[in-house]
Amino acid sequence: MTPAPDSSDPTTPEQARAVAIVPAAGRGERLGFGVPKALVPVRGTALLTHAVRGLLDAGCVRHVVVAAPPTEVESTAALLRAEGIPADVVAGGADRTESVRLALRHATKVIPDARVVLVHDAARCFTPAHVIRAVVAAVAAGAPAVIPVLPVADTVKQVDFDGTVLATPDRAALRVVQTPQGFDLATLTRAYAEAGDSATDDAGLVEEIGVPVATVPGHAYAMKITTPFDLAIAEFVLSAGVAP
Ligand SMILES: Nc1ccn([C@@H]2O[C@H](COP(=O)(O)OP(=O)(O)OP(=O)(O)O)[C@@H](O)[C@H]2O)c(=O)n1
Ligand SMILES: C[C@](O)(CO)[C@H](O)COP(=O)(O)O
Repeated sequence: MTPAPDSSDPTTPEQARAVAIVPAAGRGERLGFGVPKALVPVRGTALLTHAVRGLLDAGCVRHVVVAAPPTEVESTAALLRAEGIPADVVAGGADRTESVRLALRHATKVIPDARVVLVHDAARCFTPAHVIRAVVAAVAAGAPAVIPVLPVADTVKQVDFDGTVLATPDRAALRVVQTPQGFDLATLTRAYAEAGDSATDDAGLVEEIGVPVATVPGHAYAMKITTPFDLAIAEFVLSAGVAP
């Protein structure tokens, strides 16, 4: 028997589809190509294009806002237009947090009734659709914040500033964190308004305001392309036809 719809839930299916923010304003210094990393191609297509297409193809994203380097807003919009990819492009900021803040401000203006917001690195452009869908589904089901994670394979040491080992944390309790990270829009907006200035991920700001963050399984293909070695792996994954 099909359960009766919960009439106390004001979320329409359209509201439950996510708005995605894609911070893509980084300089890619560790990659070292001399151009913004999001515009670097993998097999002829920019990382950003792969990333936005992946979000839209997952079928649970209704609007995308990209934060581009301030000098590349027009060229980034033109790139996505030429690929037939619908997305708003805004100028990013000095660090990732600031880029997300600016894109979030735009998203709340253009889609004020959105309930779920994703924040996804352009640099994690081969994240499988099932990971994106799992994050959106968990937020739509009521979790205020959800992040994809992987277990840690290596032993991890905490070190002093001079490199001396201080401790060996139990790796069973550690996770590597990926994107997209998903949030109830009201929660992320409050975190950006109330938490400290910066964090290395968006969930970090949500943790600061005392809201619980849930996890779902991530995937190796959601790796962040940071160095030339990572780019070579991404090329291989795509050329071998094993990318999702
Ligand atoms: N001012 C910034 C810095 C980073 N990012 C984005 O945040 C994501 C994760 O950052 P990272 O992989 O570290 O990219 P870069 O900052 O470009 O790398 P680097 O530190 O090597 O310059 C990327 O999609 C990047 O474009 C951003 O939108 N705005
Ligand atoms: C958000 C992130 O990708 C989660 O792992 C990561 O923290 C970004 O860090 P970066 O130093 O800005 O690449």
